[in-house]
Amino acid sequence: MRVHQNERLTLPGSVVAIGAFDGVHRGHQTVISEMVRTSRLEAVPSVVYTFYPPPRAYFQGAQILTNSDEKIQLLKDLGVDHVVLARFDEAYLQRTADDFIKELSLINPKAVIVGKDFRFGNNRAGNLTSLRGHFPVRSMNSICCAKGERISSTRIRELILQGKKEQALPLLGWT
Ligand SMILES: Cc1cc2nc3c(=O)[nH]c(=O)nc-3n(C[C@H](O)[C@H](O)[C@H](O)COP(=O)(O)O)c2cc1C
Ligand SMILES: Nc1ncnc2c1ncn2[C@@H]1O[C@H](COP(=O)(O)OP(=O)(O)OP(=O)(O)O)[C@@H](O)[C@H]1O
Repeated sequence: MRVHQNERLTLPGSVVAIGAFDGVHRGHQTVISEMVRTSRLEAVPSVVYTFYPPPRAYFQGAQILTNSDEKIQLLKDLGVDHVVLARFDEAYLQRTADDFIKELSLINPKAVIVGKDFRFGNNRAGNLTSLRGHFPVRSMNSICCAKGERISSTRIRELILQGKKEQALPLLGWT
C-alpha cells in the first residue's frame, strides 16, 4: 500500500472511498472491503481518500480514535492499494468544490463511495448531486450493531467518554 501526503495522486483508473474514517470501525471496514472488492472486479487500484485530523476533531474538538499511523495500518490490513491523507487545515478548507473535483479527476474513478450526507469544498458547497455530475457515485447501506443502532465514530466516542470501553471495542471490531 502506498500513502500519499502533500502530493497529487494520478491513476488511469480507480475506485475510491472518501471520508474521515476515524477509528476504521466495523461500518468503515464493510465500506472499504466492498470498495476493495469492486476495484478487483474492475481491475483498477483501490483508493481511500481521507483527512487528518478528522473534520470533527478539527471543528468540534472531538476525540481522535485512531492517529494517522494507526489508521494507515488498519487500511493496509483491509487490502487498500493507495491512501491519500489530506492534511485538514486552514489552507485545505479554502479549496473549492471544483478544486476537489479536479483532484479526484486525476485518479479517473470508476466509482466514488461516500456517505449520503457527504459535503466537500469551501463552505461545504459540494454535495452528492454535484459529485454525481462528474463521477459514478455510490453510498452504502448502514451497518448497525446488535441493538440496531448505526455504528459511527461519534457513537464510539460517546461510549468511551462514558467509560463503556467494553461496549465500544466490539463496534471498532479490530482483530
Ligand atoms: C476540499 C474540501 C474543503 C472543505 N472545506 C470545508 C469548509 O470550508 N467548511 C466545512 O465545514 N467543511 C469543509 N470540508 C469538510 C467537509 O464538510 C466534510 O467534513 C468532509 O468532506 C468529510 O466528510 P465526511 O463527514 O462524510 O467524512 C471540506 C472538505 C473538502 C474535501
Ligand atoms: N455504520 C456504517 N455503515 C455503513 N457505512 C458507514 C457506516 N459508518 C460510516 N460509514 C461510511 O464510511 C464513510 C466515512 O464515514 P465517516 O468517517 O463520516 O463515519 P462516521 O462513523 O459516520 O463518522 P462521524 O460519527 O464522526 O460522523 C462514509 O462513506 C460513510 O457513509
